[in-house]
Amino acid sequence: MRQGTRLSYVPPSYPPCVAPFSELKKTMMGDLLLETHNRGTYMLVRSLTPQDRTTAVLAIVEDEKGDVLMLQLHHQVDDREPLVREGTVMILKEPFFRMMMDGNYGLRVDHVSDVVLLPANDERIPAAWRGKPDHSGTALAWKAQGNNHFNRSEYRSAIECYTQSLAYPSTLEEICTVRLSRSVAFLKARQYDAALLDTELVTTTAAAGSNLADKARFRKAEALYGLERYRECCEVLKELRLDYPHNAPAKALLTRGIARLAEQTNGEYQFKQLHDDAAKLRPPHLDHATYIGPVRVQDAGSRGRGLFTTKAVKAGDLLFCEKAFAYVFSDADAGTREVPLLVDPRAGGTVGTQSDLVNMTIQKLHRNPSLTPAITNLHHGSYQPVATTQVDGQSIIDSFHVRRTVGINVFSSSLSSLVQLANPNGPMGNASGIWPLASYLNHSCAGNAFRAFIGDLLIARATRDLPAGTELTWWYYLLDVGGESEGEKRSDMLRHWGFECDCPLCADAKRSGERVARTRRALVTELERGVEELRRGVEAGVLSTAARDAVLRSVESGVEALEETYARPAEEVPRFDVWGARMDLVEAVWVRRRTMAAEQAVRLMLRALGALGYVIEGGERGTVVVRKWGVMDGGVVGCWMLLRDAYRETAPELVAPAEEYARTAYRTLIGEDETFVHFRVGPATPTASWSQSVTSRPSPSRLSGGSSPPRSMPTPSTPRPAATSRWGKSARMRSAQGGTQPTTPRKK
Ligand SMILES: C[S@@+](CC[C@H](N)C(=O)[O-])C[C@H]1O[C@@H](n2cnc3c(N)ncnc32)[C@H](O)[C@@H]1O
Repeated sequence: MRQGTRLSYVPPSYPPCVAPFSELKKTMMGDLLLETHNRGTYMLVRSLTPQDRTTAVLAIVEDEKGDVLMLQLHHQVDDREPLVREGTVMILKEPFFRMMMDGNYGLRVDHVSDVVLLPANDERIPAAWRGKPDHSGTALAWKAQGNNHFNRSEYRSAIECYTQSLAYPSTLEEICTVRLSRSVAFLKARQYDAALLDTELVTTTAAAGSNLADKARFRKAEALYGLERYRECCEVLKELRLDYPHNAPAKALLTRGIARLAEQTNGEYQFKQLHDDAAKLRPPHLDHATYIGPVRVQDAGSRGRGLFTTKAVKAGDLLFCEKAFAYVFSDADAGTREVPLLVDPRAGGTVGTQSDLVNMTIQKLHRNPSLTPAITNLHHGSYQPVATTQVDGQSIIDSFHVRRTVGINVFSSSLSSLVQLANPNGPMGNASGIWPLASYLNHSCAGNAFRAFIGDLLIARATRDLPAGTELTWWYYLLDVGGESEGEKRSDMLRHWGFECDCPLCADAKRSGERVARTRRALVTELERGVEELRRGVEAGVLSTAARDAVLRSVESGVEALEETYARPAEEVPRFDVWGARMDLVEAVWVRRRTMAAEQAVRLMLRALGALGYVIEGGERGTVVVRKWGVMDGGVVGCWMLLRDAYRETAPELVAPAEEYARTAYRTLIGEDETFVHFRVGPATPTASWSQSVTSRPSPSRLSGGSSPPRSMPTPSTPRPAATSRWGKSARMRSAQGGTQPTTPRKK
């Protein structure tokens, strides 16, 4: 295992406690049954140590009889304030007593609602554990303590003290003051639901027009912003601004709110600004809204639910832009950082960002119960979550449900699709995130939609013209189309999501069988050798024209032979290997050294696009019109740019349309075209670098954490270019472009 890995095991799933506290019976460590969730009981424990942090929060705790055990609290995030301090008293509901990895016995809590941290004056704390009786308990004293904690950024403790303060008799003005302070602490702790509630109570109870009511209106706007309810946020602020036209914070927040609203309603984004922010911010959690364009979730028959167009769209059109519900980023060059490795002996495991993502998702739901349906409505295979959503006023989050949901719906990504384009071999970081709307797209190896990323923003565009009512699909995982692992491996990976892909590519692979696959593999190997020979000869300038033409002819006939292995037209079954071989040829003899006539290069490229299913009218002179877009591949942008360059020599009237097609493909692959003007292609920019970078094909074995998992554990792949510098290879090597990643070999 690599140095700095934090290892932990996932136990078999078990439901959270849903019994009200009043129905639980107190138990002691000595009465616990081993490897058992001691149902119907609770235990009071006190921490003897400050917390330690591994994949869980660890502390040594005692019970009222003085027995001692190690406690592991899972699914917590690293807040500035420790969760457990020496002396913290907790209730553990239905305690799970088990043997830990180190062979010692311990207590394990997987559901955040199964542990209740008790405030110091909670009457359930036994007298022996209480400090000296505090006779100074007044609303004001608790408020002052709350303020002290707040000033030290200890928001959980501040909230607790303000809550205590509210339990004492006080004036209406004092109550409003404390509620307002508590709302700010809630905002800091990202508990927007609770912040909203407090601010609403103040705005309705404080004297209208009072300073408190006005401050509460501003905090309310902040809470609404945090909940991404931008319209309401702007309404509150507009009213506030009528009374306080010169209030700078209200003005600044309104400006941001209006920008978010424009994004949310019209899909108007400042993409360049987002790129700039992504370059600076770590993690790249950007300030932007979700835009839902002409799409809706509806029944997709045997595929469950799917996402469908609500009106006709054109290739490159924006379908939706989504802000991640939860997003974890780790810098690729932060090699010394401890990597969490979570091992689930039954289902495979996850490394790195994905296990942090599960924790982050759980914590966000725990802190904002109103957001729960966004996650719990997502596909979670055959997992049966508990039906109870609240007990004793506290929301119930089933961690295993969230883990399963994240496992099925997570996407991996890099800092941005543009960063990959610009620097395909540089460090780009690993990220994984949950984008709930994007999770409704089903898989197809020849999809009609494409996703790009800028930090935590996912941008989905159509890859071809689509009528209203079309189901949108993209690939989750695509392995070596036409290559060694075709068919078998691909369906193996997809089986993790619990289905067999029946897209045209998979259907064709099944239909044509292993013999044809073998023939294709042999032809591709032969072609690679031929193109390599040509490339070397051309580079070294040692090939005579006759020798070059001879190799060219033999490569060409190899490509023809490859074409002949396909029974269905390319429009129906795209031929990535043919596309790759033809573009390899263009690169070898035309891009680097112009040793081929531009007319011939044009013809080769048009045929290469044809192999991806493009139907192009004209293309040599006069007109070039894409009648039908083929499947999207990273090299398509470059191909159109090379066509543009070739047209400068052969058909100047086609330069502009070719560039426009390049722009459309760029927009689809990178998510925006504001940066298209900086895109360069040609001998100075090796074709392979951008062709691969745009497609961002990772090697399936690369993991976000950098460790090698057992073979049976598909985990988030880092979208990196394939190790090859060849078009053909790169075309075939396209796999999970930040694909939806499973954590278990059997998803359903
Ligand atoms: C990320 S979810 C997609 C949305 C899902 N269909 C739903 O109802 O929420 C992935 C799951 O959708 C189903 N699915 C996706 N693509 C499919 C396909 N091509 N054929 C059959 N089922 C598919 C599988 O059950 C898979 O585990």
